[in-house]
Amino acid sequence: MNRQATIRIGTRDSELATWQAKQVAKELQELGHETELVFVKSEGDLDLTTPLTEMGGKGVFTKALDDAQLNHVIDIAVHSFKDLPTENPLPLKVAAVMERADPRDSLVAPAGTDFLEDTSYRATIATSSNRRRAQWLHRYPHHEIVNIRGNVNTRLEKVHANDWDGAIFAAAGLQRIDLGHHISEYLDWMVSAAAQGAMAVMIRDGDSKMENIVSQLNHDKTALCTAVERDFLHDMEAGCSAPVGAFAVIDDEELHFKAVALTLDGRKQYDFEKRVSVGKAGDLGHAAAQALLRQGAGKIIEEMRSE
Ligand SMILES: NCc1[nH]cc(CCC(=O)O)c1CC(=O)O
Repeated sequence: MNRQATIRIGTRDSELATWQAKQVAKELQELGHETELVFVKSEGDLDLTTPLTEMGGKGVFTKALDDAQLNHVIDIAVHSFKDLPTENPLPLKVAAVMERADPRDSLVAPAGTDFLEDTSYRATIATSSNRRRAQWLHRYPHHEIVNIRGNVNTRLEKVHANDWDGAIFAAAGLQRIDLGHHISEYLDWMVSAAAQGAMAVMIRDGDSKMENIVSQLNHDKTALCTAVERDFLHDMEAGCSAPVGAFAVIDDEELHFKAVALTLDGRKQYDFEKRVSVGKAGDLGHAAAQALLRQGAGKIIEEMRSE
């Protein structure tokens, strides 16, 4: 019998990205395939001084992997789904969304979280995400936000080396690489980024062989929830750097969707929340964006563009 060609899995080389790619490799191996990891460096990993919001935003973490895939250096690519732009002009597509891990944001506060109760204390919190900045300032207007760049490990080192009061991380990112014990508090009140905690596996358009294989890894509920979240993000014309959050979860046969859009300073917040039966959830992301845009949330996007 013909030996199947080894599936070359492209990934960024951070510890988190490597963990995620190994997880996909493991599931492919369980289906009987041989796999090989190919490490590709991204602009977003190499330049750690420019704030992400100034790096042209879209695709700073994905471009190098896209190129490797288009050039047939790799067969499939594993991405954190939240890092993928909602519009993709390239002949590449998501063939599987893996089951979501913990979707929450979390606070790492090396000296503890007592300061959160003290309304006269001007705490300093590190994050380079406008979504996290705006939601934090909405809740703690007397705090100051500072930028922090780097992969999860680098940011964790920085928060221990600086005298900031805390830094915000995706819980899944810390947990996946066994750093979950650094989490001081889960930020259940914060609406996470569209597709946070989910991984996407990309194939080349028309590669039906990879599509047949990879689509077996798709987790239907995660795929539906992240599709609703990304429809919302897309229709807000917001991009990954906008102060916009979106989170959907299915329990029983209902999909529960929450979305927020804020001004950068967190003063104004637009909210959307709705439960619908799973069968009727297809349009919910679009409907939520329409509702918030009708309330005037489009001003936020204008503000982003002029920054
Ligand atoms: N923005 C970078 C990024 N992309 C995905 C994750 C974590 C894993 C995930 O959310 O799926 C992170 C780190 C973070 O936000 O703290």
